[in-house]
Amino acid sequence: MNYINAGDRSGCLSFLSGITNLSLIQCDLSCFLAQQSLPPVNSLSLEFLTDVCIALEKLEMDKSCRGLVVTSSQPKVFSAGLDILDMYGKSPEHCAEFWKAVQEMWLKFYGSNMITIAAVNGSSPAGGCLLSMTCDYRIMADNPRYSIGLNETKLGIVAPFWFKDTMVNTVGHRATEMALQLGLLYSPAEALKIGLVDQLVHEDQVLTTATETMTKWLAIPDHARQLTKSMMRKPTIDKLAANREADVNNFVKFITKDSIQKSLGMYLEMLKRRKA
Ligand SMILES: CCCC/C=C\CC(=O)SCCNC(=O)CCNC(=O)[C@H](O)C(C)(C)COP(=O)(O)OP(=O)(O)OC[C@H]1O[C@@H](n2cnc3c(N)ncnc32)[C@H](O)[C@@H]1OP(=O)(O)O
Repeated sequence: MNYINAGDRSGCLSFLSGITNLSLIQCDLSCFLAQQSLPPVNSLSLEFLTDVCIALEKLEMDKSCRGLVVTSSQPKVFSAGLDILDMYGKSPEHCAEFWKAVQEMWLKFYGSNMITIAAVNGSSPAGGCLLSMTCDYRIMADNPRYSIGLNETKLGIVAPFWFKDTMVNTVGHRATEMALQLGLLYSPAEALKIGLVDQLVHEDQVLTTATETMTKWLAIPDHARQLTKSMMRKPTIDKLAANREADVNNFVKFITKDSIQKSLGMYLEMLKRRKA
C-alpha cells in the first residue's frame, strides 16, 4: 500500500503556506507526515520551532487529521536538538523568546490529541530525543552509527525538569537518572533495551513501518485513546504550564552565565574540529 500519496498533497497546501523548514504530506485520509528539513542537521531553531508550532496547531484543529508521523528529510540525522546558535552569544531577550518556543513545541506535541509516531531515521541527541519522546511511539533506524539520548550534561548544561519528566515517563526513574547525569547517548540497540525507542528496523524501513504502525493505532476509537493519553500525560503537562514564566527566567539566567556561554562555545568548537 502506498501511504504517502503525492496525489493528496493538495489537501494540505494550506498547511504548507509560510512553512519553510517543515513539509507536511498527507498520507491517507487521516494521517500526515511531518518532515523536518533544515539542513544540515535539523537543529531546532527559533524559526523552525515557530513553523512547527503553527503547523501543529492547524493540524490539531483539523478533525479529519488523526495521526502524524514525525521524521526528517536529512539523511542520518533525525534532529541535532536545540540550535545552539540560538543560545550562544544571544541577548537575554532572544534566549527568552527561544525558550518560550521550545516550551510551546513540547506542550503542543506532548499534549497532542493526534496519534504521533516518530520515525527516527538517524541521530537524535538532546532536543531531538525530547521531540521523539513527545510522540506516542518511536521507530528507529537500526544503524549503530546513530545515537539518541539527553546529552545536555556533556555540553555543561542541565536538562530542565520537564525534559527529565518526559524521560522518566518513557524509561523510568533509574534509567533517567543514569542517562541525565552521564549525558548518555544510546546506540539504537541500547535505546531499545531501556525502552527509549519501541522498535528498530532497517533504515530503509523506518517510514514504511511508521505508517503500518499508524494504521494499527488508527483502529482504536479516538475518544478512548485521547482520554487515556491525556490521563497519562496531563500531570506532567500541567506542571510546566503552571511554571512557564519561572522556567523561562531560570533558563535565561542559566544560559547567559559567562561560564555556560564558555561551555557552549567550546562545544561548538569541538563540533567543528571533529569535522575537520
Ligand atoms: C539549560 C539548557 C537546557 C537544554 C538545552 C539544550 C538541549 C539541546 O538540544 S542542546 C543541543 C545538543 N545537541 C548536540 O549535542 C548535537 C550536536 N551535533 C552532533 O552531534 C552532530 O552534529 C550530529 C550527530 C547531529 C550530526 O553529525 P554530522 O552529520 O557529522 O554533522 P556535523 O557534526 O558535521 O554538523 C554539521 C554542522 O551543524 C552544526 N551543528 C550540529 N549540531 C548543532 C546544534 N545542535 N546547533 C547548532 N549547530 C549544530 C555543526 O557545528 C556543523 O556546523 P559547521 O561546522 O558550521 O558546518
